Order: sequence, then structure tokens, then C-alpha cells
Amino acid sequence: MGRIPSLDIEARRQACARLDSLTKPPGSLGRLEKLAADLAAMTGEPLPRVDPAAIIVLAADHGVAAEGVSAFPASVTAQMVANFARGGAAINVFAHQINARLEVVDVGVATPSDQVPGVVLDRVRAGSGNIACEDAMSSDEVKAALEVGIRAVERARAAGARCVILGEMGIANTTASSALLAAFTGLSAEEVVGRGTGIDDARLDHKRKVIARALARGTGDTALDTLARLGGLEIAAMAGACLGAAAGRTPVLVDGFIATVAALAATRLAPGVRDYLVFGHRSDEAGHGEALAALGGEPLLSLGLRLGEGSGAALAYPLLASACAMLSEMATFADAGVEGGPSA
Ligand SMILES: Cc1cc2ncn([C@H]3O[C@H](COP(=O)(O)O)[C@@H](O)[C@H]3O)c2cc1C
Ligand SMILES: O=C(O)c1cccnc1
Repeated sequence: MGRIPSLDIEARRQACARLDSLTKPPGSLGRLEKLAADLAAMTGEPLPRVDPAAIIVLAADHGVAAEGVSAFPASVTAQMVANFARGGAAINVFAHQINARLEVVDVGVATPSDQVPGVVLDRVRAGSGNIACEDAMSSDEVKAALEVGIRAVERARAAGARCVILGEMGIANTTASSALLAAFTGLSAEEVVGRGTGIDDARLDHKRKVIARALARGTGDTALDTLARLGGLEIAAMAGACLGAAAGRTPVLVDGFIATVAALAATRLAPGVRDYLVFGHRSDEAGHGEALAALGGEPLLSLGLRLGEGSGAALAYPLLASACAMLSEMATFADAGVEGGPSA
């Protein structure tokens, strides 16, 4: 992976000039105009394109599931991987709608997905350690997981992808994500804990205590160390995917809570990643607002989703495609003979 390039100011300038020459009052397409200009700056293309999109779902298990922090058993991770492979999950449906390539990568499901056709096996270890009482993984394992994400983005780009959507599957990963968010921001367990798959009040209180125990073991001196102590294999892989996409000027459409925390981790590893992030939606998971605030992210959609898998980002993708189409396909005042253009 190379260094992360700066945004292309000249491509943004050209995109902005064109936006003002199109047959509409200046600024009347609101955030779509900013999105078009941002995508030009990211890609270095005055007329950017985001099609085709590629969705990468990273899957792994979490030792902390043994603490009873999820409404579902850890075995659901492997079962959902099989469901993704058969095409039956929400993300399969949304991927199909936006004609996106969907790849499911086993980074560390407890039971290897080697019997599941179509799943990419790029395993670092069989599930992470229980962060309540041990590190999630070693520093070398974090580095290996980052590489898994970088490789997945390289495959997507080789297949022609111009935009990457990162999704995840891993029972108990909202616990690890909350712990990471607290470590990166200095917030308390109370401020970052959420209901994940839908736990009740008693379990929420227990989950908060589990996160507090994990944080009390120490949060690490570097972002890599924090990921090793409190993270998860798929979260580290998603962070690596953000690094790889940014290095190749490929916009990353960020999903919900877990994906946003992974993106935050990536920016702590390499601040330049931030320039390549577009935020798809505001999740109902309690800590998502804090994760977005830490990144200064303004999501496109707010639909009350709390699923993950990349689902909210996939739903937001048509807005990116519309921004690009608007910029390249609308007529200018001059072309259309409409009065009142920029030079009038
Ligand atoms: C059937 C099913 C499908 C899912 N798809 C995504 N998640 C989401 O829920 C999990 C995180 O919540 P928690 O931390 O409470 O376990 C992750 O796997 C996430 O991707 C799912 C969860 C379930 C049960
Ligand atoms: O926002 C998310 O990514 C999320 C929220 C709850 C459960 N799983 C994922």
C-alpha cells in the first residue's frame, strides 16, 4: 500500500465551476452538489464516477461474546456467513439492487467457512480474545488483519470498483466497537454502549460493565495497540480496507456504528484516510453519534437502521451515483440556451 494522496484541488475546482454552469440555480441541488465536488477531489476526476460499487463484508467472531453481551449466540456469525453465500441476507438484496459486486471474507470466524462456497478465506485466527480479560489479538495479528482488508480492496479495484462499501458480521462486535470508540475518544463506557442486536435493559447494564472492564485493562498507546487490546479481526480488516481504498483514491462509503468505528481507527493510523470517507447513514446504535462526531461525519440518510452488513451504505449509494450523473449529464445554461448562467 502506498501513501495516501492529498485531495485533488484542481479537480474539485473544475467540478465546482461546472456545477455553477448547469441549468439550475447555483447550490439548488444542496448536498448533492457538495458530494459531487467531494468525489471529484477524491478521485482526481472533474467528472467522477462511482459505478460499479463493490461491497466487502468482513466476518469474524469475538471472544467477548462469551460474556453474554449480545441478544444472539456467537454461532450466528458462521450461520450468517452461510446466509450471505446463499444470497439470503439484507446486504445481498441491496447489493443486487445497486449492481454491486459482493465479496464475503472470513477473517476469523470461530468455525472456518471452508465448506461455504464463494466465501474468501483470509483468516488471521479463529476469533479474537475476550477483551474483558485478555487482548483481542497481538500486534502482528492486527497487522495481518489490516492486510486482509487491503487485499480485499485490491481485488475489488482489480474487478473495476470505483467505490467501496464495507460491511461486517460478527456477533458481539458492537461491544468491541464501543470499547474502541471509548479508547479513541476518552468517552466512558456509559457514553458509548448501545443495544446492538436488541438487548434488554439488564443486559445493557451488564454490557456497559463488560466494556468498562475491558477499558480498565488499558487502552494502548498507539492506534495499533488499541486495536490489539480492544478490537476485533473484522474491525481491523475494515480499517485496513479504508487505508487501501484511500491510498488508491477510491471513495469509501461508510455504513453504521461498527464501520464508522473502523474508519475512525483507520484515521488514527493514517489521518489522510478521512478525506476519502463518505458517511452513508446514521445508525440507531447509541454510540454512532459520538463516532460520527469524532470524525466530523454528516450521514446522508437517517432511516432508523441498526443492522450493519454494509446495508445503510448500500442504500445511500444511489445518492453518490446521482451526484456523479448530475454533474456529468446535466446541460449547461450555454448548451441549453437558458438565460442566467454564470457569465450572464
Ligand atoms: C441474524 C443477524 C444478522 C445480522 N447482520 C448483522 N448483524 C449485526 O449484529 C451484530 C452486532 O450486534 P451485537 O454486538 O449485539 O452482537 C453484528 O454481527 C452486526 O453485523 C446481525 C445480527 C444478527 C443476529
Ligand atoms: O450500526 C451498526 O453497524 C449496527 C448496529 C447494531 C447492530 N449491528 C450493527
